[in-house]
Amino acid sequence: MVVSTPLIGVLALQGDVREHLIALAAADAVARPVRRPEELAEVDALVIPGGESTTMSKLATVFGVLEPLRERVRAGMPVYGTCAGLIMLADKILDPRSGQETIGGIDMIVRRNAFGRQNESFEAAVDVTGIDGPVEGVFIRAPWVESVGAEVEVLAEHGGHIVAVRQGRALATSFHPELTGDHRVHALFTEMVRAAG
Ligand SMILES: NC(=O)CC[C@H](N)C(=O)O
Repeated sequence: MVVSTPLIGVLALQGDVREHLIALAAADAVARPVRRPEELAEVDALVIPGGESTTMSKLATVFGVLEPLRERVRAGMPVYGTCAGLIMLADKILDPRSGQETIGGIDMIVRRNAFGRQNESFEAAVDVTGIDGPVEGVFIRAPWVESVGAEVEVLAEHGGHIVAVRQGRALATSFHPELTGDHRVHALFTEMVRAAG
């Protein structure tokens, strides 16, 4: 059997793109930034970084990549969103800014900035289904998942709130594994991408 190395894009409109590129390379994927529809068409999977979901939503519209993103996710492209990226993958935001759009793909309702503002950022050990031993979760103005639909698997909770989920080929975390040097969540995603073939 030939095991090919998946090509994983990182949505590079805004946010901590570089850290994800490094984490993916460490998790044995080939990774590159994606901004335009032509670039999206070339990748097997996509990571949506942390940053600011309202800005990301605006830029996705400006770059003409929002609809193509929705189509690829609907068609089953593996996708992983961290923090603002989790918000972008939510079918519904509880407290959106006016005009804020998401890509959708995960049947969940999210609450932005749920864990508090920037100065209330924190780190916590989080047990994630499918990963041996706790992951150091970095939470920066992090959202939590308020509720999920029947198709969504909850992978982690913190303080009684859902912070990691998976629905089919879509994975999302409230926290930022790309900032810790621990690449196990990226390895989990890379495995999902390989399994999707
Ligand atoms: N670190 C982050 O990605 C913060 C997310 C930000 N609070 C938002 O609403 O998009």
